[in-house]
Formats: sequence, structure tokens, C-alpha cells
Amino acid sequence: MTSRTLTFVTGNVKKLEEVRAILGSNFPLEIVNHNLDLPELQGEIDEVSIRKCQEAARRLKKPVIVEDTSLCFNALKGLPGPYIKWFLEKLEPEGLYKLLTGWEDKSAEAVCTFAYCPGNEACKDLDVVIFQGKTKGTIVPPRGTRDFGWDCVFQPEGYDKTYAELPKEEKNKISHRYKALDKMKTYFKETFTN
Ligand SMILES: O=P(O)(O)OP(=O)(O)OP(=O)(O)OC[C@H]1O[C@@H](n2cnc3c(O)ncnc32)[C@H](O)[C@@H]1O
Ligand SMILES: [Mg+2]
Repeated sequence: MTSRTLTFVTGNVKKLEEVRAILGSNFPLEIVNHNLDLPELQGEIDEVSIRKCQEAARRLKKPVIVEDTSLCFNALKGLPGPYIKWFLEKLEPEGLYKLLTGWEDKSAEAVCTFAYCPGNEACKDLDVVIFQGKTKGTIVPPRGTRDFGWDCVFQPEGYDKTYAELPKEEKNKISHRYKALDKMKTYFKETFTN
């Protein structure tokens, strides 16, 4: 039997680590990584992921998935959203919390969007399938390890620990990424298991 592969294009090793841990062996295709930090256009969340996926398909010419993660502050009407990477890079976790000084509402939503394209160089918008997962939470002063992005300032709803303080297995049971991958898994099982 030939094992079919699906290329996950990401420059982020922590994402890849979580994707592998969450999917485990319970996925019909073998996930291989292509380490590339793709350019990201400005736009709404789905749009950013669709364009990123089309660019990956254009470059690699094979079945690809990409993922884009947003952190949306409700008081700021969804910003920084898909631009969180640049906010985090400039402001660091402390600065993300300080952004909400003056706002009583510290609630936020972590949004993970996977996009899949079956590998057509001229991949159209309609060829891209989207799987999205959202986890609600609160932005708090940084607590816990600093090894992954904004984990130390995001406290998921119903927990008194930040993502960074929770054991990895716990985060991976409730996270935005877990929820998106659950949808992706269902789709691929239906499409590729015969
Ligand atoms: O190559 P890609 O896949 O684009 O990887 P990236 O690091 O550029 O990632 P994004 O464009 O999706 O930007 C999301 C930012 O949020 C961070 N991030 C993503 N998922 C996270 C998670 O589960 N917890 C904390 N930070 C996360 C990530 O490190 C980036 O700074
Ligand atoms: Mg990126």
C-alpha cells in the first residue's frame, strides 16, 4: 500500500510539534513538513489563510496545508487578529497585556485556521478548504513558560492557568488548534479512507 503524504508548510516548529502531537497516528495521510515562512497578505482571517495556501500550492505544486493563527481582543474589535505575530514581536507578551490598559474588557479569542489545497498550481479560491477552531479566553499579565508565542498571556475560559502554565496535553485538548484539527481530521477521514 502506498502511503499518501500531505505537506504542512510552516516556518514555526512549535506549531508543527502541536500538530503532530494532536493528530498522532490517527490521520489517513502522512504529514511532512516544508519549512517555509510564507508571505502573508493583509485581510480578514480566512482571506489571509486562503492566499497563504495558494502561494504554498503555487510554489510546491503538491497537496499542501498551511495554518494561520490569530489572537483577537474583543475590546479592540478583533485586533491584533492575524497581525498578532508582528504585535508580539514588537511589544512582547507584557506589551500585549498593556495594550488593553484602559479597557475593562480583557476577553479574547484564539483562532486557528487551516487551509488545504489539493495541489494545483493554479489553485483558485474555491479549491481551498478551510478548517477553523476558536477558543475563548482572557488576556492576563504573563505567567508560565515563554517557549511558544503568546501562550503566557492567554488564559482559556474555565481555567485559572494560562496556556503556558498548562501541561501540553491539556492545552492540546482544548486549544484553537485542536478544534481546527478535529474538523480537518473528519474531512480527511471521509475523503481518504476507503
Ligand atoms: O510559518 P507560519 O505557519 O505562518 O508560522 P508563524 O510563526 O508565522 O505563525 P502565524 O503567521 O500564524 O502567526 C501567529 C503568531 O502567533 C504565534 N502562535 C501561533 N500559535 C500559537 C499558540 O498556539 N500559542 C501561542 N502563540 C501562538 C506564532 O508564534 C506567531 O507569532
Ligand atoms: Mg506566518
